[in-house]
Amino acid sequence: METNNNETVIEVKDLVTHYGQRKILDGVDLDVKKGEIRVIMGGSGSGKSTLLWHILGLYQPTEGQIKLLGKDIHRISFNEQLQLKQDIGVSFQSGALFSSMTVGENVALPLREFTELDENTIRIISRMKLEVVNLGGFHKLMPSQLSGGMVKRAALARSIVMDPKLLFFDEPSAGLDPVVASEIDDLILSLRDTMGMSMVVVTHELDSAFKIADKITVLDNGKNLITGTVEEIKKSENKRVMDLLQRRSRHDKLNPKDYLKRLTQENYTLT
Ligand SMILES: Nc1ncnc2c1ncn2[C@@H]1O[C@H](COP(=O)(O)OP(=O)(O)OP(=O)(O)O)[C@@H](O)[C@H]1O
Repeated sequence: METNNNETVIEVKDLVTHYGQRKILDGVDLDVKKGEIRVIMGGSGSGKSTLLWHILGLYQPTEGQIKLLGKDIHRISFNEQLQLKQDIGVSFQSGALFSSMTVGENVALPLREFTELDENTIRIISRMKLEVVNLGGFHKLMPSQLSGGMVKRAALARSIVMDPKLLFFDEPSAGLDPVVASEIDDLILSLRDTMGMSMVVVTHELDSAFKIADKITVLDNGKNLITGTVEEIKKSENKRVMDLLQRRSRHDKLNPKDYLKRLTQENYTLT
C-alpha cells in the first residue's frame, strides 16, 4: 500500500562511514515517509546492518546527516535524545527475550525504564500489546516455553509497548518456517495500518520483502544501488539487482566449462 502522507520521518543524507580504514557506507541517502515500510536488501556485507546502527545513532558516521522525526540525531540535546529514544522501537535478531523473566515482564521492560506508570497500568499495557501480536494470555509463560515464532512476536510486542513512531527490524523472519514468517509479515503490515508506524526492515527474505515493502532500497558495496517500489525492483534490468532477486536469465549464467576454465585461470587446483 502506497502512503499519501508526505512527511519525511527518516532522512539520511550522503552517509559515509568507515570501520578502520575500510569504507563501509559510501554516500548513502534514504528518505522514508510517514506510514511507509521501507525494506533494505543487499548481499551479505553490503552494509545493511551498519546503516541501521547508524540511523539508530549507535555509531558515529565519518560524514553525512541523519534526521529522525525532523531532528538531526547528532545535533540534539541529551533530553531530546531521550525523547527520541521513546519514539523508536527496535526489534533485532540479537534482541531476544530475557530468559529469566516471564513474557509479560519482558514486554513491560521499556515501560519500567522510561515511564513512571504504576504497576497496574504497566501490566495492563503490556498485556494489551501481547494481544496485538496474538499472544493474549501468554504473559505468565517463560520464553523457553514459546516457539520461535512466538518469541519473535513477544519481542515485537516489547518493541511497540511505548507506541513508537518509528520501528526498526533486523531480519524479522529469519529462521522461521514460511507459514510463521508470513504471520510476522501480516503483523508488520497491520502495525503500519492500525498504528500508522513507519518502519525500516532489513531482510534477506524476498517473499517477505515483496509482501510488506512500500519501497525497497538495495545496497551494494555500501552504496544505494536502487530504490523503488516492489514493481520497479522486480522490473529492474540491473544485473546486480537481478542477481539478488535470483532471476537472472539462464543464458547469463556461467556454463560448467566456463566455470572450470575460470577456476584454472585463477590457479585453483581440483582434487
Ligand atoms: N564492528 C565491525 N568492525 C569492522 N568491520 C565490520 C564491523 N561490522 C561489520 N563490519 C564489516 O562491514 C561490512 C558491512 O557489514 P554489515 O554487517 O553492515 O553488512 P550486512 O549487509 O548487514 O551483512 P549481512 O547480510 O551478512 O548481515 C562487512 O564487510 C563486515 O565485515
